[in-house]
Amino acid sequence: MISVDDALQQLFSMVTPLNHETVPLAQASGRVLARTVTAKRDQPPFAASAMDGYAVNSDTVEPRARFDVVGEAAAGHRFDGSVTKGKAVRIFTGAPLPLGADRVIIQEDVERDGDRITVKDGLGDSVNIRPAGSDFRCGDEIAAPRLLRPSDIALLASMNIAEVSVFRQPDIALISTGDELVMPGETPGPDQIIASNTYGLKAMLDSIGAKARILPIARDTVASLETAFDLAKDADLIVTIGGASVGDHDLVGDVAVGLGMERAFYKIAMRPGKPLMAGHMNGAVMVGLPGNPVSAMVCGHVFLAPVVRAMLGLGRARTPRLTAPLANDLPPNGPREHYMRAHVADAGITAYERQDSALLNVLADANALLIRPRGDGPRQAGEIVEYLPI
Ligand SMILES: Nc1nc2c(c(=O)[nH]1)N[C@H]1C(S)=C(S)[C@@H](COP(=O)(O)OP(=O)(O)OC[C@H]3O[C@@H](n4cnc5c(N)ncnc54)[C@H](O)[C@@H]3O)O[C@H]1N2
Ligand code: MOO
Repeated sequence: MISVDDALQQLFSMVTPLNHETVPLAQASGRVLARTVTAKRDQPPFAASAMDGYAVNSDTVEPRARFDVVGEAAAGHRFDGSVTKGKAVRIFTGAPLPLGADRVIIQEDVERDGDRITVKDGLGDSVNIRPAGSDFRCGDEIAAPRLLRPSDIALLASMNIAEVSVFRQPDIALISTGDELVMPGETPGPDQIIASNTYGLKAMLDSIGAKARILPIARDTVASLETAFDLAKDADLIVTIGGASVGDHDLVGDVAVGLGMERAFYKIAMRPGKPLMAGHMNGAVMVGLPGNPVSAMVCGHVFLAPVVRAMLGLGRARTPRLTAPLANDLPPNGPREHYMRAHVADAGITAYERQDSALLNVLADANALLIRPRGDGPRQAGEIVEYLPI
């Protein structure tokens, strides 16, 4: 059995970043920028008022100083003249600063009487001006690759970028396999359960930028599995769930190999997730996940998510790990790297009592996968351990 790290490196070696495509800015959130973008203008393009008040020349500003109000500057409408000694221009937030002015006195700091203002005592020293280019300058760059967040979209819009080049989203086909499965909403027979893994994985993979599609459930027959693989043939990544172990009805590996899959590995030293398989399959990458619901989701976090990020041009890195002190003692670990369902809080990290890989309720309660290295000895409360936030 190969290690989790070896399996992940092998998966990384099977994928390359996908092609680029151009999308309108309004559809770019959550996508990965593929080409560096350059600002097309300064922001603000002119020195602008940061407050509602009066634009003046600071040489003449002192408590009780008086000014004649000679005009107005509003956002989108500059004052065409200039501000001279003893004169002020009524100004609003975002308006271009008039020539000759270098300070805005906020309206709370003046008394106004007709077209005259008098500066109150206790004036602060803020000039209330946003210099031209103080946010960004023409030519400033947003470097690719970058996962675009809502704040990036706002910045790009401000730079007058209407469309961006992004990495194509990986098309991922998710295939549940098993005679016992029906889709959520269907009526299960007495020996049947509801397919959950494809739904959990689609939610996970879509949330990190993939486009996952749930294919019809494949039954435990060669013909049904072949049909499912045929439906998946245009995908970048084909993910099967279940039928990966050693039982008489575990046909996924054999059928995939029969259809041209070149197996890179099968079985890894991981708990849960032991019967994981992967290989190239007719231009796509095929990953066969174990059927136990928690095993499939844990393999999603540990393998599928980093592979998707690599396809999106974000580099080949395992999911970042955090550390926390153990809240309780732990017994020694076995020969497989163990991803224990756990909960992190201020007091430290606590592994759940029940670690059966069928228990989705425990997984849903967990906010961490506590990582026990292969052959790790017993650990005491207070020792620092690694975990994956989930
Ligand atoms: N003799 C051995 N038996 C098993 C071994 C072993 O080494 N020797 N390994 C165990 C481990 S570890 C795992 S993990 C499972 C994996 O088995 P399969 O990948 O073949 O999965 P299935 O048998 O098809 O299903 C297992 C379990 O999960 C349920 N399942 C499957 N697909 C779904 C789905 N899409 N949604 C919800 N639940 C699903 C299925 O009904 C079974 O209960 O093998 C152990 N056995
Ligand atoms: O490896 Mo299995 O995935 O332990 O449940």
